[in-house]
Amino acid sequence: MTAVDADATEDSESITPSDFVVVANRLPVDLERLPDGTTRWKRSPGGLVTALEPILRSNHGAWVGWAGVADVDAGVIVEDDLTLYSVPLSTEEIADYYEGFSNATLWPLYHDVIVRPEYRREWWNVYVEVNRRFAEEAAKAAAPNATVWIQDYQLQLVPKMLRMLRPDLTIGFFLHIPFPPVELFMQMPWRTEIVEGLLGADLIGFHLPGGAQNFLYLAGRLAGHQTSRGNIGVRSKLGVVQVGFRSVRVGAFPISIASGELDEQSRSKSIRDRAKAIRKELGNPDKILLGVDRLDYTKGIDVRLDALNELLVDGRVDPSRTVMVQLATPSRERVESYVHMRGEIERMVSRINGEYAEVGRPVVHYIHRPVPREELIAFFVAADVMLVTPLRDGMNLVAKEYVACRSDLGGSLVLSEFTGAAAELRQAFLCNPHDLEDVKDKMQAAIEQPRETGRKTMRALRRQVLTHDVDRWARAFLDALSHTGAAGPALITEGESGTAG
Ligand SMILES: O=P(O)(O)OC[C@H]1O[C@H](O[C@H]2O[C@H](CO)[C@@H](O)[C@H](O)[C@H]2O)[C@H](O)[C@@H](O)[C@@H]1O
Ligand SMILES: Nc1ccn([C@@H]2O[C@H](COP(=O)(O)OP(=O)(O)O)[C@@H](O)[C@H]2O)c(=O)n1
Repeated sequence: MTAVDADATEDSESITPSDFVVVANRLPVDLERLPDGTTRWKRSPGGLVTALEPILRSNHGAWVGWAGVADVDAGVIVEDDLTLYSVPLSTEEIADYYEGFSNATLWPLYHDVIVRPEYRREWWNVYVEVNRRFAEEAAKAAAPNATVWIQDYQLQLVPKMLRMLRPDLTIGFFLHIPFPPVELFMQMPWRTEIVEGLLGADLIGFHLPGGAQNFLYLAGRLAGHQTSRGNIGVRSKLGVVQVGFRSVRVGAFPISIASGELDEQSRSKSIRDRAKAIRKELGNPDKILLGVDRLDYTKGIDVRLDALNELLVDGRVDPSRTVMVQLATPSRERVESYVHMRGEIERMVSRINGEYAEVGRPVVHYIHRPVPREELIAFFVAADVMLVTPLRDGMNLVAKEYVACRSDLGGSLVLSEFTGAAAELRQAFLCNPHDLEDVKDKMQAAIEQPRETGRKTMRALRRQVLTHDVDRWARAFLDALSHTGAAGPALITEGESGTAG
């Protein structure tokens, strides 16, 4: 393990522990190794970081996570409003815990087995070991009686491990990806250990009531605990699992974005100008279709490319007046299924361009690199049709971001029914990504939507997104958490002034 710039990091023993700690696989920033051997920090990919970073900063909390590179100990980094505790991972641990058990076992299993999950004992053993390390680091970061909020599928054993180390803590857990149907979860060789790991928390949150309900059933069936009956609601009607003398609550808390902030940013002159420039750079087509995703097989990038290809073949879309832009952030590039999918997508892009592009005028523009935030917002403002077509997605923040950026009431959203976002954004062009004809019909309808109907629809979508922001999500979860077991401190969420405690 190499240590990072000693001046920037501190020894964990000398740091005051925090009343509010988030534990997630990734820190909100990734350490990047440059070709000359030096390192610099950059924003981490994914919606989890987008959602949580502002809340934690406004609470002056601590964040425990991995710095995103192998064999580097970044130590503890104290910033003005946030303390970062890095959990170093070796190359072998990244292969077995992150690429292996997290992203080649749990990720496909929890996303409806789109790709076949691999069950390997050596991956599981390292997952247990790394979860223990995260629990130990969280135990160091947390002040007496602190609230600790553990995030996501990579860390499902941490709640139980942390409770054993620190019974004084109030522990919450939130799963950012779907919790699978019971029959699929039952494939997991270590299913009981996972359910018991999660039950170390006081409150377990899911995006949707269905996932919460699946978990509640399994807590009874696999761990033999008494569970409540009745349907779980959205931010209401929590389920309860009786674990000895402890009551563990289970609920649905759909995540969101900092919609007010994004709305404001998207109205700025610089973004508007950039959006116009993007349209011009694309040749001022009649319609710009946009996809924005991590390059992940769950996102259905192939689905929308297939649909576009057939619409062009059928003559239902005019290639001289339509352009598609696909922004794809590189993701999990050493996992076999991701390597394979990237090849497939790049083949599809070339095929469409080979058939329908003119010199200097591609039909599909494909960018396989992270795009700066401001540029991304300008793309949202510029796009006429946003294509969100996952085969399965826990929430999909991109759909909400697009809506938040359309204060002009322009644009339309094609949204897969298999995203968490579809439960809230009912007025979008909802489609079944497994039904290509349906995707084509919805894409064409979105392209041809009359202006007035589009404005009405966008107004309704915006009402939902602007009134249900990430603050409301965090507040709902943390309020429910503070009413479980040992009450934690009052926590503030983004937008509220004052300090935590
Ligand atoms: O850390 P990576 O392996 O690079 O992956 C990035 C993140 O992807 C996943 O995001 C999920 O969380 C979003 C916010 O709740 C949600 O909208 C989306 O549907 C999920 O896929 C993953 O869950 C995170 O842990 C990763 O950091
Ligand atoms: N090229 C891209 C793609 C996504 N993103 C951001 O990454 C986040 C993706 O969140 P998400 O909930 O839709 O999906 P996951 O990647 O978390 O599965 C959003 O905040 C996007 O704006 C980005 O910054 N650049």
